[in-house]
Amino acid sequence: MTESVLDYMTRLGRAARQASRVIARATTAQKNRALLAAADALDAARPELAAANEQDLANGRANGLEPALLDRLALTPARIDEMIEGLRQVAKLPDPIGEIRDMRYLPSGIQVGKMRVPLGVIGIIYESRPNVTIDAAALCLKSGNATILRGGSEAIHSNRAIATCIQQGLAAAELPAHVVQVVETTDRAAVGALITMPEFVDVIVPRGGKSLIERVSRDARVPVIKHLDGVCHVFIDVAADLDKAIRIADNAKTQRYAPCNTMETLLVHGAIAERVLPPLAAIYRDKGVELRGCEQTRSILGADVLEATEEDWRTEYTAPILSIRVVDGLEQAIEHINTYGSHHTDSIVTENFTDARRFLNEVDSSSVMVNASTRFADGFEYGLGAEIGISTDKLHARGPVGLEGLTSEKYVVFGDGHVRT
Ligand SMILES: NC(=O)C1=CN([C@@H]2O[C@H](COP(=O)(O)OP(=O)(O)OC[C@H]3O[C@@H](n4cnc5c(N)ncnc54)[C@H](OP(=O)(O)O)[C@@H]3O)[C@@H](O)[C@H]2O)C=CC1
Ligand SMILES: N[C@@H](CCC(=O)OP(=O)(O)O)C(=O)O
Repeated sequence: MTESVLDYMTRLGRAARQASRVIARATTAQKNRALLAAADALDAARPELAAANEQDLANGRANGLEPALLDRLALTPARIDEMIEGLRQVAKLPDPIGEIRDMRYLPSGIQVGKMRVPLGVIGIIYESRPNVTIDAAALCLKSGNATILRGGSEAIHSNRAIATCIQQGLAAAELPAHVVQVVETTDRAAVGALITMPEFVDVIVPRGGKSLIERVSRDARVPVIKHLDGVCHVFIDVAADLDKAIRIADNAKTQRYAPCNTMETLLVHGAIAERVLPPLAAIYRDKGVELRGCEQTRSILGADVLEATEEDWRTEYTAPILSIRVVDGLEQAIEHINTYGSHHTDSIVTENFTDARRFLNEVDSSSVMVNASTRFADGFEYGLGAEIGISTDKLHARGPVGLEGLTSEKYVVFGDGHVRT
């Protein structure tokens, strides 16, 4: 790259701003045409996608990338199928843009309501998971936004190949190429530039771990919708149905280890711990999950359970490791979650309505659940069609963010020569 990273990002930002005006007024049919043509382009580019991905995987292996990260980086034929299907699904979703609601006449005679509009230009910074490039591009396009996508550096070749397909989709629908731009450099200075261009970027979505968030929180001059790490909990209450408790605690930890909605800490009511922990530990041990526990957990399960430290309670392992704490009741469980959790997703297992209601009211997380696995915290599972990710922020959008989370509303007013007196 001959120009500086700052000049490059400024060029992307300016182009995105211009393109955002075009995509904001594009018809639903035109946006759907772009999505469906991009799906066809992905289908036709399977060999190119596989070759680009192999380059990323080879670099990842050479750089000692962990197996779990290599797995997220891989574009298998099944994942390409999912990306294609994802584009077609988003094309089928209702277009939120332009919807006007709550029109009413006021005493002055004017008519006032709200109209749903795009946010404008959205910058997304995310992990080395190439399928996110398609999900993010599709949702931003359908919601009438221009987007600048900065995926993880390990996925750069795959992301470039995917970007080519998106460009073909945009061209087929006669939309500007700059509606979706993939950052072509892995230099982290590009992140610094993206988050400090309020004149070109309306909102930043950072999807990632602590290092990213610290940087964004420190430096951003653009509004941020944080999609942070998940230190998620399941609390097995004294009034839990044991069968449900075991199914939920097993699924929340072992269905997949890496996602942000996987349980990292299991809390168990002291009065039920001796009955529930041994059968659960047997399942975890069978699946190769390393257990770390408080003193009481270790006295029930044996000394091969490592001692959990203060650090464990705050840790998102994204790996087959689980910390377990026996608590003296609901109060202590809620206190633990609000102190050590990341306000992402937490679940209580109980048959007691009052305990369930207290948990829902008092746990300060983007999803709070009763008798369900934390793994359900997902836009598709919540019926949004798809998701950009899970917002751990409280303002604008909280929890899984789909099309509506990428829009805003403005007031519309109709008069007929009305003036204020
Ligand atoms: N809430 C949600 O919806 C989601 C949350 N996550 C969370 O993401 C984490 C896992 O992802 P992981 O792969 O570790 O993600 P990272 O946080 O390591 O990376 C994500 C992106 O941020 C960039 N980045 C990281 N640190 C910095 C920095 N200091 N300055 C500039 N850019 C930076 C990375 O760039 P580079 O390539 O240069 O490293 C990458 O593009 C977990 O904590 C998981 O819970 C994941 C998915 C969804
Ligand atoms: N909502 C998604 C998880 C999002 C997420 O954490 O993604 P990732 O960490 O990239 O696997 C799901 O439940 O599959």
